Amino acid sequence: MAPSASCPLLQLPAQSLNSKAFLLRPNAKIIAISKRSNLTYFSTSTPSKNDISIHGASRSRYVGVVCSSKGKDPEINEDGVKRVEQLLEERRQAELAARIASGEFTAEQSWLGLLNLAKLRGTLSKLGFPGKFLADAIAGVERNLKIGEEDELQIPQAKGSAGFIGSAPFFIPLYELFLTYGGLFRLKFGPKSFLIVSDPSIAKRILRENSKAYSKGILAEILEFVMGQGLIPADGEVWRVRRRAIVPALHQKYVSAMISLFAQATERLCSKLDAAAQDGEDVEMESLFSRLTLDVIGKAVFNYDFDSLSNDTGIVEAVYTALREAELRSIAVIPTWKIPIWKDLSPRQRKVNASIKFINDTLDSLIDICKKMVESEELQFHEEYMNEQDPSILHFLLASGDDVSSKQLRDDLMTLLIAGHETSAAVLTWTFYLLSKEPSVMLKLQNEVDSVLGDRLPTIDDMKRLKYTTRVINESLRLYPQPPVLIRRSLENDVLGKYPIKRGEDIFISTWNLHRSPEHWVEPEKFNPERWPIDGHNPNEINQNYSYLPFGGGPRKCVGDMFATFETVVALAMLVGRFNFEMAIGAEPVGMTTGATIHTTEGLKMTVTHRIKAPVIPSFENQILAVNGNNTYTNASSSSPGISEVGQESSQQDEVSTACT
Ligand code: HEM
Repeated sequence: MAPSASCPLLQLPAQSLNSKAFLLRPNAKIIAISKRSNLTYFSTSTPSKNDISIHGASRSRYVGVVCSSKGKDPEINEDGVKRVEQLLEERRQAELAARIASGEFTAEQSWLGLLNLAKLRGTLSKLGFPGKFLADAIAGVERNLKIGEEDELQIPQAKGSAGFIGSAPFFIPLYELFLTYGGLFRLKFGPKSFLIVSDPSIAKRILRENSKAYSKGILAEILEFVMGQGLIPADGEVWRVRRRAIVPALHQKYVSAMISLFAQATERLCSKLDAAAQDGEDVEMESLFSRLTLDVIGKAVFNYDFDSLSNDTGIVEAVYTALREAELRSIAVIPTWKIPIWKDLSPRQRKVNASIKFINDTLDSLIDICKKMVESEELQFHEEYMNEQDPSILHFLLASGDDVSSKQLRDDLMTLLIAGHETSAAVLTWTFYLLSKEPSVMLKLQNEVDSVLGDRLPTIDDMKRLKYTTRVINESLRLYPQPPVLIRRSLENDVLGKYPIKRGEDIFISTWNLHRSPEHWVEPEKFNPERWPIDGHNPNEINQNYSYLPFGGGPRKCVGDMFATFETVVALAMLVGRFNFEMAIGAEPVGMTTGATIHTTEGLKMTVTHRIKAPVIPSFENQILAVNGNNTYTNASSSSPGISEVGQESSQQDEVSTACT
């Protein structure tokens, strides 16, 4: 998901950040530090275009303009200094627009209330601000003017500070504040404010009971460049129509067929780990999980084999560039990518644009190939339709006669790709981290895998037998929810708990806080899969009354919940069945950082050894029917049980109907 790709630090006013580290080339010297703007400009005698780099939106959230002072560069020309000035001016404009949009100027309501916004727009326009900036900036002012009235005083209020944004990921201080201020509080950063929700009944109100009164807010703004009007950022009618088209594609037969795909992809990873174990080399598991889940989702969504475990160029690089950009934008202080000229000048933006174009072209050709396949089929479309050669979601959508523009279809595919990639990778990463700290849980898990699977590959029937494995995933998702915060904006006035709130509030529902609340969990910090009864229902937001919502809830609940649960269960079972995993000796302590999901700061370096038992040589016979020219898989488990029997209390049917009412 990305967050759902999402970090609420977006649009915090620049002045609330502290600047203390910059990427500085040798010999560069500081010519100006603007405390007000928190921008630091480093000097150059004769800069070249290659020497200029803007470091905004970095993980460490520092902003700086760096120019080299090394002698003459072959690329330097007479216009060099002029270009620097132009860039700095653009920068200044962007910064000011962002500060206006962030509501910085709403702090002094007394004078701002007197402002004529139309006049302000006219004046700024004369000063050369582009129209799009103005629209955003004025909208920001308007939004902030509407907030901050009498109801605001009633909601407990916390004040953010530079220290608050220090080095810990943002959801950690939010947890501390939750323990102090309770399940609903307002977090103020200067004039900007956010409502932080950590109370299950309020989360339920927003996500389910009154979901129509809330939109995706800033999340939609961040993700627009890569997901367009895809399901995650879309709101209103577009979302309703696309959800109705996409949910049926993830039917029971499809998800069952995916088990073989999960196993095949995990087997490729096992081969890599075999080699590492043999050579005694440590492995960085986070990036391997990212590749595993990219391979899975490419095949599952549009029948494309990224083969990213062995291939790192071309389309794989383009996808990673787009993903990284989405994450960088989600934590950006200043939206530099909104500056029209910046798109053409900044090497990063040029690379992003080229990558998006490359991905779009690839998707277009995959859509074409699939269309031809569908046209040549003797099609009998029905509810559980699935093409054996190409069971992908794209094939289902085209076969269903879905009347959709190719741009919308691309947005949908891209959204599914991103939503289903980083989330599952993060779940696997943190599960292995947690297991490395609890050897007794690992032992119990391996015992279950040995007795259920032995040396064979998992099938759909095993999903209901791998009970403890599923509980390990459930518990990992409790401690490390992906994403740790869900973002919404109120579209109308509402009442949350006992507090009235106004239209236009930016809201963060902290799943991290909900999942670790001392009010709802015994020993909330403990990794304890046993807290979930082994023969009980699979825990979800409904049976846990919104104190546990790993896949969200209400009409916008994740469409890939079962897919993801089975994917992670299959990968976990196969890996721990074959290997032992320990933290690598001398590895950095594992820290957290946020993008769309929770990442490690330095990767997850582990030592992998073969378990002392005969190595598993899996046989795909009878499980993967055909690997034809397209390398596609189907599941032979024709007598699969209903997925709902697997203990997954499916809420998808429920969500489809809720979503479409
Ligand atoms: C363990 C892996 C996953 C986790 C933890 C996860 C989590 C979530 C969460 C929490 C949401 C709700 C976001 C919100 O309310 O703002 C969501 C939405 C979504 N997820 Fe997942 N997800 C996972 C895997 C997947 C996969 C594999 C797919 C696709 C095959 C997928 C597709 C989506 C889509 C399309 C949405 C948006 C639904 C809508 O707004 O109608 N997710 N996911």
